[in-house]
Formats: sequence, C-alpha cells, structure tokens
Amino acid sequence: MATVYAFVAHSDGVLDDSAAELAAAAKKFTDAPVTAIVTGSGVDAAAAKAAELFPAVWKIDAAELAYPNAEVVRKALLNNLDAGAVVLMAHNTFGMDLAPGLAVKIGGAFVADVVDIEGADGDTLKVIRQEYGGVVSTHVTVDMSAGAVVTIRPGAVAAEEGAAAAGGAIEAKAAGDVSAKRKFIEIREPEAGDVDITKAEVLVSIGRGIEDQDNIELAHELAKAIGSQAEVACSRPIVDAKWMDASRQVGTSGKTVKPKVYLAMGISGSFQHMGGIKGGVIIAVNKNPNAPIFQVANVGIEADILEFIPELTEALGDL
Ligand SMILES: Cc1cc2nc3c(=O)[nH]c(=O)nc-3n(C[C@H](O)[C@H](O)[C@H](O)COP(=O)(O)OP(=O)(O)OC[C@H]3O[C@@H](n4cnc5c(N)ncnc54)[C@H](O)[C@@H]3O)c2cc1C
Repeated sequence: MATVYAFVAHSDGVLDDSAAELAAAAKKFTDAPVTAIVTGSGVDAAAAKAAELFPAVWKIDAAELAYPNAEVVRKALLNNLDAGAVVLMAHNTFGMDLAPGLAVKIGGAFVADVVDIEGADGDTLKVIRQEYGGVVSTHVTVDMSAGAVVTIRPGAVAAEEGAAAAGGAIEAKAAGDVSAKRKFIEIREPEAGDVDITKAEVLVSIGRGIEDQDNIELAHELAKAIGSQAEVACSRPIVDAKWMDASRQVGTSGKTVKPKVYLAMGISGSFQHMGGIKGGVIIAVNKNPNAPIFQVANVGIEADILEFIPELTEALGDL
C-alpha cells in the first residue's frame, strides 16, 4: 500500500479534535507509519502537537497558506505528495472543499463522509458510510491502487483507539508554486450573542420538533427550573426560521459545546448537529423511535416533547 497521510486541521496552534480521530482511523486499515500534514503560516506549535499523535509530520509553512484557501492548500499538497498517496482528512467544511479536487489531481479514488473503516484487503479499503440521514449504513469498497482521498466524519471514529503512536519526527517541506485563481479575502467573526452556550453545564437544546415559536418558552422554563448552569440551545432549522439567535446554534456551522448534560429535544441527530457536541451525557427525547439520534444518545426517551418538557419542568419545580 502507498504511503498514508492525514491532513490535520488546526487553529492558533491547537489541533482540531479530528486530528486524533484520523490517527485512529488510519490504524483501522494500516500498520504502516502514517504521516500527518500540517499546513499554514507559523505552524510550529501545531506541528509539535501533531508529532504527539503521528510517527511522522510534514510541516508546510508558507505565508500563502495563512488563510484557508483550498485551492492553494491543494497545490501545496500536490507539490509534495508521492504518486498513489492515500490522504485522510476530516469531513468538515474545509475538507469538503479540499478533498474532491485533490482526488481528481492525484488520479485516485474519492470517498466522502466515512463514519467507520472496516479494514483493508491489499489495495482495497472497506469503509462504512450513511445514507438517508443516518437511517441506512452502506458498506463501500475503495480501490486505493492509484491513490485515494477519504474524508472522515468528525466524531465518528473514537480518538482513543489511535492514541499510542507518538514522538513523530517533523520534516519541513516547501509549499512550491501555489498561485491560485481563488483569492481569500477575510474571516468575519460573528457578533457575540446574548448567551455563551459553550460555557453552559446543561443545555436544553431544541430542534424542529418544538413545532412552533411560541413553544420555545417551554425550553426556557425548563432551563430556569434546572438552574443557573443551564441554557437553551437549538438546531439549525430554529435559527433558519429566525426563532432563535445564531449564537445558540449547535453544530458544524454553529457552536461546538461540551456540557455535562445535553438534552436534545425534538432533534433528529444529523451529523451536522451532532458534530458540535463534544462530550457529556446526551439525553434525547423524540417521538420517532427510529430517529437517528437514538443511535448515539446515552439515554433515549420516546415521547412528545410538548408533553415531556412541561412535565419535567413541573417535577423539578416540586423539588
Ligand atoms: C452545510 C450544512 C451545515 C449544517 N450545519 C448545521 C448545524 O450547525 N447545526 C444543525 O443543527 N444543523 C445543521 N445543518 C442542518 C442539518 O443537516 C439538519 O437539517 C438539522 O440538524 C435538522 O435539525 P432538526 O433535528 O431540528 O430537525 P429535523 O431533522 O426535522 O428533526 C426533527 C425531529 O423532531 C422529532 N419531533 C417532531 N415533533 C416532535 C415532538 N412533538 N416531540 C418529540 N419529537 C418530535 C422528529 O421525529 C425528528 O426526529 C447543516 C446542514 C448543512 C447542509
């Protein structure tokens, strides 16, 4: 099998959680050393962190790589990767942008949004993907003989499984010619919202199952009954409907949260939503017994939230 690489996401010298997950994912199909690739401008700290997870690290450090422009990063990778390379990366917004074109340029296979890796038989990689919003799993084989780019869903592969490989040697690589047609202009930070849901110990998070804007008050009353450590969060349709501020949205295009308890009320469990929950006990309440969230929740309750929430609020009020 060709060399396996893991393209590592990072910000301000801190590795994204997906880095350790990629290390674990690689171990599921190869015993060979995996090389992490860290790109950017001034990435010494991130490369050092990557060396704690991977036996080898490529550091591609150039001013042109300071901003997340997939066209530029793709060129820097192609200027360094050997023929037939197998590249893993997170299925996040940047990975979705970078991966398909990289696979085309490598001339290898492309498989997106993998949730698990079953192993490899020679040059055939066996992966699992999901269809129909997570209701159906599909088992897919990938011919890696001419190389491959595989994006892996953040949070799908447990990081601990790959934690042992450490002490990697860091090798500096030149970005080479990365001239691009696409120009990155700026990052605009969202305005601060009225609450910071990332700091809450308990989140009462509501989804489309709340049905009506007027019912949101039920979630606020429950959070109040739980106490000062609780806040109300939501899924994206609630923000899209302008029922709540975007600062309360949990997910890949919203906030990443780490509460002790996450009460998912009428939320189906899309990977874009679950990708924003990094820890804690997930208690899901949903009236559909087949809702995908029941596959990942620690506790699942089949109930109508419009009845369940007031009952729980009342019970807490009686304490
Ligand atoms: C690029 C991209 C980025 C995205 N980013 C995000 C993101 O950051 N965060 C996010 O949340 N989504 C995000 N999404 C949207 C995501 O794909 C889902 O559409 C969304 O998470 C679904 O929200 P939901 O679970 O509230 O709604 P639905 O999927 O409609 O689920 C509603 C659930 O409520 C249940 N329900 C209905 N009524 C009741 C009731 N009375 N009692 C109990 N249960 C009930 C239903 O059974 C269902 O399971 C993104 C999508 C894309 C394409």
